[in-house]
Amino acid sequence: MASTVGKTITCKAAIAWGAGQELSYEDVEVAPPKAHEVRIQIKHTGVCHTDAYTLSGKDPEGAFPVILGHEGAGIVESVGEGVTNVKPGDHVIALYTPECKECKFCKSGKTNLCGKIRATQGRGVMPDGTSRFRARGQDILHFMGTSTFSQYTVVADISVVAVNPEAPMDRTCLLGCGITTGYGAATITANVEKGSTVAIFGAGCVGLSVIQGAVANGASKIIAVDVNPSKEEWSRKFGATDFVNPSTLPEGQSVVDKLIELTDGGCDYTFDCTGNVKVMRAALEACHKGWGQSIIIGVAAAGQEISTRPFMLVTGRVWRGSAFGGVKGRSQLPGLVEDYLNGKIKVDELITHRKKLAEINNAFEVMHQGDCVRAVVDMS
Ligand SMILES: NC(=O)C1=CN([C@@H]2O[C@H](COP(=O)(O)OP(=O)(O)OC[C@H]3O[C@@H](n4cnc5c(N)ncnc54)[C@H](OP(=O)(O)O)[C@@H]3O)[C@@H](O)[C@H]2O)C=CC1
Ligand SMILES: N[C@@H](CCC(=O)N[C@@H](CSC=O)C(=O)NCC(=O)O)C(=O)O
Ligand SMILES: [Zn+2]
Ligand SMILES: [Zn+2]
Repeated sequence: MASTVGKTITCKAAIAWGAGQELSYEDVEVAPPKAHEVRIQIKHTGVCHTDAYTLSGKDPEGAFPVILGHEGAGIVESVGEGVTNVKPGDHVIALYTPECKECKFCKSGKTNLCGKIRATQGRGVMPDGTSRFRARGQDILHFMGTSTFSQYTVVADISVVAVNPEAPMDRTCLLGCGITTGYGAATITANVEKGSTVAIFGAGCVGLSVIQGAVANGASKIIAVDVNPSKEEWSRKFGATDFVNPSTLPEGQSVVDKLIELTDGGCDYTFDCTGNVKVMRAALEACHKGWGQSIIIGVAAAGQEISTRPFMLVTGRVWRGSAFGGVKGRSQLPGLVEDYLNGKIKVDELITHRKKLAEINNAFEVMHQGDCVRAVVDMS
């Protein structure tokens, strides 16, 4: 086959031309990578609720036309000048949380957020301020620095990590967001201590992965909270010891009351995996006085705000947040792939649906049905 290196590649992508519209399966031209950029042939991608959130128009950073997708695995096709961390042929996972290892954030030792390209990433362009995608004669924006809903994508070199080529990409793509986010939130952001009591609000891909992390860290009581009764079986399969459905509690008993009752005064750790600001408040208020920590993972729509009585914080509860589970992608994601291969992290079990790229709108539809945990899209 003729080499594509240095040439524009025309391939298929799912383009979001406007908020609230279906994605359009069509040709896109993908320019070669410039200096410190990497062109990846995406093999598989997950569809995350954050893609749906941006497509809905509720994301203040959302801009169109754009190629969404941020949960992807693929093979490096070519690299631009100065790229040393990956090479053509490497099996990689795209990182929407990059890691430059040089900026104030990366060097702080306090966060996995990286400041190097956040501004351009948020505007949907590459670090030089331009796009590598064109369709219908116009530039198409990038998304979260990854745009995995294209058969080929271009990312910054700090937004990609090589992983064990033995790992199946139709599964490890999910380590690009949902699973890593939940597992890392429990094991890194909160670093749940052995014997802790933990409540997880929202037992989707993220919440179930928080449960996995709580199990790995030796939590003694793991309470899943979800309005969908079918999530009880899911939660218990991943290691939850208890399940609470807020909509079936006796009249007069709130979910906060129930969790306080189950944990002798409140949870050591709670996690919001719903994106609902009312749930975030309940998660905070279900924490134990004096030390309980509540970690916000869910993404809330533009204009939404959280609130509680300041007294809740004065009396020692802590409100925190977690992006990509606090995981530093280039340093730590290859290890999580190994943990998956060694059976320490469940990935396959979270895949409920498989779709072709041309069927991606159906993947978005099923995502809103209660029986979908994750849909994986085959990009071939
Ligand atoms: N911070 C980060 O880095 C990341 C954040 N996210 C965000 O995390 C959130 C969770 O993602 P994901 O797991 O994929 O989402 P899912 O929709 O699969 O899971 C959420 C679960 O919460 C349930 N739920 C909805 N409302 C309530 C409620 N009031 N009380 C309890 N449970 C409720 C849903 O039930 P039902 O199905 O019936 O609606 C569903 O089972 C999203 O907001 C997503 O955008 C995702 C990845 C990374
Ligand atoms: N653009 C949104 C915020 C969206 C958001 O919070 N993204 C998460 C990842 S969600 C993945 O599925 C994140 O990592 N945030 C950190 C960041 O720097 O974006 C908005 O403006 O509200
Ligand atoms: Zn995501
Ligand atoms: Zn950095």
